[in-house]
Amino acid sequence: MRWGRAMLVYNRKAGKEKAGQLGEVVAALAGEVGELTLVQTTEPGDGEKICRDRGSDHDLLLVLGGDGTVHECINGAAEAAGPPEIAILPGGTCNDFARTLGLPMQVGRAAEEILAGRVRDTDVGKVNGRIFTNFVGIGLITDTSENIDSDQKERMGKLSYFLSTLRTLRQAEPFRFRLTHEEGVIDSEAVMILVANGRSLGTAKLPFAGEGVQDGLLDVLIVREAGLSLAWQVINGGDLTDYRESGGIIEYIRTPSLRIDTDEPKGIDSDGEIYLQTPAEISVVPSKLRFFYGPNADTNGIEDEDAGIDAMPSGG
Ligand SMILES: Nc1ncnc2c1ncn2[C@@H]1O[C@H](COP(=O)(O)OP(=O)(O)OP(=O)(O)O)[C@@H](O)[C@H]1O
Repeated sequence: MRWGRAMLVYNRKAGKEKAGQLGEVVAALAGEVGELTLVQTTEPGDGEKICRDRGSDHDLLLVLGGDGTVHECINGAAEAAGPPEIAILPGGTCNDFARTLGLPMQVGRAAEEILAGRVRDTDVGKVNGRIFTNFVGIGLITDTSENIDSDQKERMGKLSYFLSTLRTLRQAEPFRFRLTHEEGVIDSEAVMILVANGRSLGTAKLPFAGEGVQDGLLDVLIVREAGLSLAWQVINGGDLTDYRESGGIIEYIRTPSLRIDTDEPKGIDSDGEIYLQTPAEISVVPSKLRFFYGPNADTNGIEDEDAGIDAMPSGG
């Protein structure tokens, strides 16, 4: 028996409910878990309470849901005294953090990967005292998350993020900011600032190299102007040399901590959830929690077949 007590936190409202997922998880773990407790979330915020109060009673925590559920559960688990090892099971729509961990996108297959035992110390980010696993965004990206129509998300899944982004691009207003990082201060205007810990956003692979969630650094993109093809590159990955040659439209820095001030308070998107406002104090918390990784973890965390959307226009 590898784990004495495991807890599976399940958000059945995440993603499109797929019959048989729970059975697949139990079948995968049956030989290795002594006691498995299933706890369903009943409302937003529930995952955080469950993981904070009960996380340390278990040596394995499984989170079956999407990025919003992961965000809640990780905020709870990070506060538990002696947090358990954590396995993400991609039951949501985008599942960006599961992609960063290189997990297969089928819940049953992701559960099987736990048995391979690729468990590693993993960085998380902190913004104004709250944990994020994947990203923090200000500007365009918050408009994007707010504009997602849930029916559309349900019907179209991962395409919805992109369509929604393209819609908000036409109305992107620049805002003034002051970004203070370990090596300097940037005082300027932007349409979007994106601070990434993970490597996937709206199912698309982010273009940063390095160890991602194990390098003790955050990747920061400052996008000064919106434009269809440029934004498409930012969101759909690409080569960062493009950005260095973008004539200052995009600036890229890596830093363990930063502060962002804006003239007016602006919404902060953390892992797709918008409940904080600027000023933003952001830092990486190196090796904070232990997560299970999938077989694609070393190819920058993304399964090629799931990495992007070939059919989208390149814009112009
Ligand atoms: N029982 C519940 N009823 C309604 N909402 C819930 C319940 N449990 C959790 N939630 C909320 O559901 C929201 C959406 O879940 P989640 O983000 O995990 O799925 P998703 O949006 O399909 O996936 P992704 O974020 O990966 O695209 C979360 O913000 C969470 O707070």
